[in-house]
Amino acid sequence: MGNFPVITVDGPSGSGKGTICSLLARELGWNLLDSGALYRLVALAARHHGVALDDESALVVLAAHLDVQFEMPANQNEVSIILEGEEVTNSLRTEECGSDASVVAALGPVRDALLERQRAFVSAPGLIADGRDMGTVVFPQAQLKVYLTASAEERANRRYNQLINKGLGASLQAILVDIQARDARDMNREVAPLKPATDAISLDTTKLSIEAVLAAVLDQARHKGLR
Ligand SMILES: Nc1ncnc2c1ncn2[C@@H]1O[C@H](COP(=O)(O)OP(=O)(O)OP(=O)(O)O)[C@@H](O)[C@H]1O
Ligand SMILES: Nc1ccn([C@H]2C[C@H](O)[C@@H](COP(=O)(O)O)O2)c(=O)n1
Repeated sequence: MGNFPVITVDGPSGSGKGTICSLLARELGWNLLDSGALYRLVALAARHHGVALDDESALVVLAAHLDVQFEMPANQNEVSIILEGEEVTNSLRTEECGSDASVVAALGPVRDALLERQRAFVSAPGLIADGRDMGTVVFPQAQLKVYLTASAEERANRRYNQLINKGLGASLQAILVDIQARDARDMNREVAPLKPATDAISLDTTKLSIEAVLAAVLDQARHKGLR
């Protein structure tokens, strides 16, 4: 893992990991790993190549040879993701892609194929790692481990508002059902299930604002001498 510090942020879909990790990375000036994007990329590459989501050996080949670039276009503050030469930033964020990612992520050999790629993100001055198994499997030596939760209803509401604000149609009930199915798959799989590391700090964000969650995590970082 090198000698650079790592802060891991794990939790279920919609708990606020991506939001908090981006803010933390900006506040601390550290690098960011969105590990969910890697699983989403494998799922998208499978669709592009007509590979079934249960074809383990073909999925492992896709995961091991992902041809992806993360680019930061001038005058923009969001990373563009290019898969096999095609801009896929928006397709990656769909609910369908998230659900497919959760299916391929249950396969141990696919997870193994992505392990070193994730660890290679550690670089100066430090890394904020967003995912499901960052604190338990990928970075067990991380200096600070955070586990974010929120009720499924609150997470569904957040996702619903996010889609409506983007001008996209959405059904709150369908989102809640999808979130519950994703939780069950991510928490109950045999390999690297979603759970807090034994040394993680858990934060229930159901009734906390984004600012309050960020302040609580920064407080922990300060406590550990990371800022
Ligand atoms: N504490 C909070 N209070 C209210 N809204 C929040 C809070 N945290 C995040 N949100 C909003 O909830 C939505 C989902 O957040 P985010 O994408 O960060 O979740 P996530 O855990 O990364 O989900 P996923 O794992 O599916 O990518 C966003 O619209 C975000 O602005
Ligand atoms: N470290 C990770 C990150 C993600 N996954 C799987 C499980 C999620 O449902 C799916 C999409 O993740 P998201 O982009 O919504 O954070 O990918 C995982 O198993 N391990």
